[in-house]
Amino acid sequence: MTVLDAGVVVLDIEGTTGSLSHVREVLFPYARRELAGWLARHGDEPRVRDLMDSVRRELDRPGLEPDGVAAALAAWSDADVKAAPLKTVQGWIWAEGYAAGHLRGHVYPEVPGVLRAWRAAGIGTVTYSSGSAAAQRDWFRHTGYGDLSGLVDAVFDLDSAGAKTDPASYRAIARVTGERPGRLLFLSDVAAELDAAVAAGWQAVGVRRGGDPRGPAVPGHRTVPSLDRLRVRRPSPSAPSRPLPEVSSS
Ligand SMILES: CSCCC(=O)C(=O)COP(=O)(O)O
Ligand SMILES: [Mg+2]
Repeated sequence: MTVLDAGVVVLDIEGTTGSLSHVREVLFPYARRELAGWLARHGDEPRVRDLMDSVRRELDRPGLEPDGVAAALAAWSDADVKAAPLKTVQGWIWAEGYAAGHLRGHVYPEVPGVLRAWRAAGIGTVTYSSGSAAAQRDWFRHTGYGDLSGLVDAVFDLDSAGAKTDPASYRAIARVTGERPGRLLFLSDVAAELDAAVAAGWQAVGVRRGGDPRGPAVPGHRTVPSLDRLRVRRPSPSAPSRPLPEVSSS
């Protein structure tokens, strides 16, 4: 059992609270299949027109026709590019899939109990995923264990925090939570994300589920196989934070 003191736990989603294969083999292909038809049906909505403009800006191609925008989103999806406009439209498409009963958010069996235990102990629970904030809320709203979204205190995504491999994103999240960096704990299955959190002065622990083809440990990080192998204790308000490494505050 790994024991840590933290006021807020920040959770990655894919590979940490839920299965990598569910995201890659169910959610991504669902959005990819629906993408062209969905854009054609919803293309006149202001939110979709704004999204198309954000794709044009990202590509620096202001005159790109709607078909070209749809092709760019499809190409990002095929290459699993973590581009915010793709993540936003995937979330909109999944929302319809959840509402129609075609999709369900996958969480591992220990997750509901662990989230409840953290809530009871006064530990904040936040998610930070490349998936859009709306997609993250829907994921927890529609699990096989019922609606768990009420156990998540805040949600961060690429729009609100930035890229998950950039230490500045973790500094931005720390500022919003008001928690000192040393009292924040990030859990993820990806070493580069954990590295970025550590560079921002956070505590970080890897999560690698049994049978993961990448192996049982996240390179360079202490790793647990499930969230219930971690005991998180809330530090007293006066307890000193772990000393911060020398990082720029910009
Ligand atoms: C329900 S969130 C969908 C996950 C997603 O779109 C993704 O790209 C995975 O990102 P994560 O940061 O959760 O590993
Ligand atoms: Mg992940």
